[in-house]
Amino acid sequence: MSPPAVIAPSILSADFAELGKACSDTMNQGADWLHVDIMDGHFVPNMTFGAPVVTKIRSHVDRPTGAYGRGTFDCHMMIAEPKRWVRDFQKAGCDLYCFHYEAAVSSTAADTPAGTSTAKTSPKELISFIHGLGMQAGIAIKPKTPVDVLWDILENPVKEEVPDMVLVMTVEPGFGGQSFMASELPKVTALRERYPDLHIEVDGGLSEKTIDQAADAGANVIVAGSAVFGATDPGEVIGKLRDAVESRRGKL
Ligand SMILES: O=C(CO)[C@H](O)[C@H](O)COP(=O)(O)O
Ligand SMILES: [Fe+2]
Repeated sequence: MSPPAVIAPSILSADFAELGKACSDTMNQGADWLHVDIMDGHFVPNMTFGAPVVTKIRSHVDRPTGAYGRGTFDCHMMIAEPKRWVRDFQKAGCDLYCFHYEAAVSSTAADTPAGTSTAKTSPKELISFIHGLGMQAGIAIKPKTPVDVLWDILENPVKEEVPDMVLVMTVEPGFGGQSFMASELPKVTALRERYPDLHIEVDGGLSEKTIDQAADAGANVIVAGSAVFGATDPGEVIGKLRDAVESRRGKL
């Protein structure tokens, strides 16, 4: 059976002037995790915020009691130098550090803010580094990246180098409120067929209209920004998204 449904509202669509309250409100409305979009203006053509803001909003949500628990801060790192910021985000209270495959393989970032190394960042090394700091590790792929790049990373017998979650982007990363790309779902199906226990997250354009397709493909971690924060009853939307995923568990 696939892992339980996890609904992770993306605070990208929240009112940034009231971010702490938005985080606690969405948890009270039934969210499981908070999806925290970090954008640097390089990897994607948009900017959000960094570790100091995460430190501040972290205090508005109780820490999870275990891996993947309620209140997990799922940090989606849309940044060009994913290795550089691991320590800062761990200190800020990130629980799941999800970096982009594309950024890791093209990055020359060092593991310190001084950034003196020119060595390429291998995804396996980065996953191990994240685990070493006590966080869960996620790896994300953009729409143009084939899922095949992940097989070698997921097949690895070295447990600390294997990600806990794969994020399949269902929009081009950078902005909330875009249209869902159903063309990305075969990646989810292929991942679920090979890895029944893996956390598979989808992000971008998820709503009551698109959730059935994503759940049928096997996604269990559902990010929703505009659909939750734009709703008159966010709790009802969160419940419907969860029901759609839970009703398929065991059938996949
Ligand atoms: O990573 C993201 C954008 O790059 C966001 O998490 C995502 O777009 C959520 O917003 P929405 O549900 O409105 O599409
Ligand atoms: Fe995201």
